[in-house]
Amino acid sequence: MASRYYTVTWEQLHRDCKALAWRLVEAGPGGGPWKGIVAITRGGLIPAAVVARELECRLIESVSIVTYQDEAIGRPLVTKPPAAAGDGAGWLLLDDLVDTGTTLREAKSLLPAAHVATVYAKPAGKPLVDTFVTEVSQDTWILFPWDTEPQFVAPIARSRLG
Ligand SMILES: O=P(O)(O)OC[C@H]1O[C@H](OP(=O)(O)OP(=O)(O)O)[C@H](O)[C@@H]1O
Ligand SMILES: O=c1[nH]c(=O)c2nc[nH]c2[nH]1
Ligand SMILES: [Mg+2]
Repeated sequence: MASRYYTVTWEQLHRDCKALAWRLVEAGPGGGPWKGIVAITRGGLIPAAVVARELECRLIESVSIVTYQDEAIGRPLVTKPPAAAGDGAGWLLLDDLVDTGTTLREAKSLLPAAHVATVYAKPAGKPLVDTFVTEVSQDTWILFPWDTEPQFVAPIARSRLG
């Protein structure tokens, strides 16, 4: 169980994905455009949509890797390999975050030449990423907007009564 949570709103995610796009816009092969984006589903799908819009990239591929059940890590399972990105040269491999690096290690074994980008990064997985935006500590669990919804919270005075 994580010892703290970092809540990301839709607005913040959009802003952070655009910040990632700024870092990637001139980093394509030879300074030119990327051949395409490989999204690691599911978490990479929404970041890929935002980054693709900003980079005017119309070619989106996916690789599906299942590593977690809720907050519990398991063995990474590739449920769909990337079909059309070769060894990844000239492609962006994009995910929402890197934590332990288990998912990215699996993805990089399929696309060793891809440029790896994530929106968020934790220290253990950071060395696997070429470009990211925000680092959070290893004991922080990032709460994404698609996993959460606003709900009632008791007033502070009431919660003090136990
Ligand atoms: O660096 P790691 O320790 O591998 O953790 C990061 C991965 O974990 C999450 O995926 P998850 O397995 O939960 O699947 P999902 O994207 O379908 O939600 C997240 O989207 C990353 O892909
Ligand atoms: O929603 C998530 N938040 C995280 O911090 C995380 N780490 C691995 N997988 C994760 N999924
Ligand atoms: Mg994922």
